[in-house]
Amino acid sequence: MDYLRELEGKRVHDHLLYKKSMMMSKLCERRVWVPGPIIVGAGPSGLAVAACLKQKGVPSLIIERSSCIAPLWQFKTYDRLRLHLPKHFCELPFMSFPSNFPTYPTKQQFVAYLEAYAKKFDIRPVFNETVETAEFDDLYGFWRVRTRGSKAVEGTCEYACQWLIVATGENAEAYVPEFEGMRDFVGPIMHTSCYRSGEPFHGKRVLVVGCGNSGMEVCLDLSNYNAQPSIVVRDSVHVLPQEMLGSSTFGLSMWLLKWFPIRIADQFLLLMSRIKLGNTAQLGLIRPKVGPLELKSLTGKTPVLDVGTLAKIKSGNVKVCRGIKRLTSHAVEFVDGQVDNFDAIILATGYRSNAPSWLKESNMFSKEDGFPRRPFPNGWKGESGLYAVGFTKRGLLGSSMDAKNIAVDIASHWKAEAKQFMAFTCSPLPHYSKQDERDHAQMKEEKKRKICTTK
Ligand SMILES: Cc1cc2nc3c(=O)[nH]c(=O)nc-3n(C[C@H](O)[C@H](O)[C@H](O)COP(=O)(O)OP(=O)(O)OC[C@H]3O[C@@H](n4cnc5c(N)ncnc54)[C@H](O)[C@@H]3O)c2cc1C
Ligand SMILES: NC(=O)C1=CN([C@@H]2O[C@H](COP(=O)(O)OP(=O)(O)OC[C@H]3O[C@@H](n4cnc5c(N)ncnc54)[C@H](OP(=O)(O)O)[C@@H]3O)[C@@H](O)[C@H]2O)C=CC1
Ligand SMILES: O=C(O)C(=O)Cc1c[nH]c2ccccc12
Repeated sequence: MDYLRELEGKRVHDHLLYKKSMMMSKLCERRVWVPGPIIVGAGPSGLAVAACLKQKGVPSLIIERSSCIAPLWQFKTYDRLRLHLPKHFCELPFMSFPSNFPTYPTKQQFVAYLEAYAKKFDIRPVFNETVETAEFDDLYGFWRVRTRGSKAVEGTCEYACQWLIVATGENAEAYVPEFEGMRDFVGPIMHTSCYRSGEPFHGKRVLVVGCGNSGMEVCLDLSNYNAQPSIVVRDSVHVLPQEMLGSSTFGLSMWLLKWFPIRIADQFLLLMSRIKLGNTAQLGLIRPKVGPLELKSLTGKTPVLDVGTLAKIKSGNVKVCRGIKRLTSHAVEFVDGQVDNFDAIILATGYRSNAPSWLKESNMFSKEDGFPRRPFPNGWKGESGLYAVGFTKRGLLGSSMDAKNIAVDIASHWKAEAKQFMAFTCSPLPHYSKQDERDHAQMKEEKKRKICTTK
């Protein structure tokens, strides 16, 4: 923790220095000095880390661009969504799901759980503020986090803090690929984050692009609403049954990985899948050469856990297509030369991290994919008090692991720092008065004197 040692000398002056730099910049309308970490994002990861910190006596502040906690779950997911892993693999630290919840809770139940979680740990995020930039001020040794109000809250704000926790998630922005002729297509084109149910698509020919868990489930939903869905499988995909041998495939995988090498575990899963689902390649769903768990661990690509789509493909209710070549006004041409007419297109093409767009740092986070460069389980910690929670490609379980690690790490510095830190903290910072200006002048004099004596 070299940076902490470096800070010791500066800390006493931080408050004044911070004000000074603010006077110079005049960039923001409000300024707030936050004791403890700032957490960007109030999804499950942000809530988990705030709770873990609280348990260790460390206060924190969550900044969330939306108007509520877990907006991904509340606003950007389809109605029929349920957790696809059993609930005990999805619980956040220190709070189990209610025993009356089913094994695979609905999204409404999951949101209710998260709301109860925030209430239990008295987590009250700042809503409707989007973090536009966050950068470490080398000179003064703290993070500057600039936000812009969205909707209800107007204006800008600059927060300053010693620790910054990135909790903006793997799914921060919908990924919308470009296809030739996309503008010519006359029907609606929407991302799955805007899809709620198949109801408006009754009787319509709908092309679903992408065969991850979202694409597969949206096809099932469309079919249940008597639409005619087709799914684009441009490459290969592992489809596994959600349960096998009376247990969840995920639980069984975890157990297998404890006792066997990953390739043996994969062989077992593939054998059981073959028995339960048959040869998926015959349906156009060719399996990757690498097994599902090894692929997940190498690339983060989640296998599809089948909740009924495969039966719809077998019965011909869902059609499988190859990659898209181009779009025309009413049709799609595929790479194998097939051309079909469609009324609507749903892009189940996944998401991207948005960290590179606002985090002015490139050591910890890759500019290319917006994920921490260090592989799991070591991606949670960077330099200068920077942390990441929820970028493990291991779902909510991964978020909980990160959250616990971060809280232990920050708490180990917090006690030593807190007294000194709090003494010079005021939140929010007042606007600059005559006294501030006198402080500023005095500080400048002191600095000059110091420079003279060291010379
Ligand atoms: C449809 C779907 C189903 C899933 N189901 C499961 C499952 O069953 N089990 C499982 O383990 N995992 C599942 N996952 C994966 C993962 O666990 C979830 O995506 C989970 O929501 C991740 O939590 P998070 O807090 O890391 O990210 P998010 O829930 O995305 O939260 C990030 C928050 O950051 C905010 N934010 C982003 N940028 C900014 C900014 N610049 N300023 C301020 N705020 C910002 C966002 O508004 C958001 O609220 C699922 C994912 C999806 C998409
Ligand atoms: N019930 C649940 O709990 C659910 C969980 N989830 C989770 O949410 C996360 C996101 O899932 P999802 O939204 O499915 O996204 P994914 O990133 O998992 O899948 C995206 C899919 O889109 C395909 N794709 C991307 N670009 C193109 C293109 N240009 N042309 C054709 N296909 C393309 C990808 O193909 P390729 O593989 O070739 O790149 C892939 O099949 C995952 O972790 C998933 O497990 C999602 C839904 C339900
Ligand atoms: O990434 C996801 O979507 C998850 O839900 C968590 C997850 C981690 N490893 C897996 C292996 C199989 C299925 C889901 C997961």
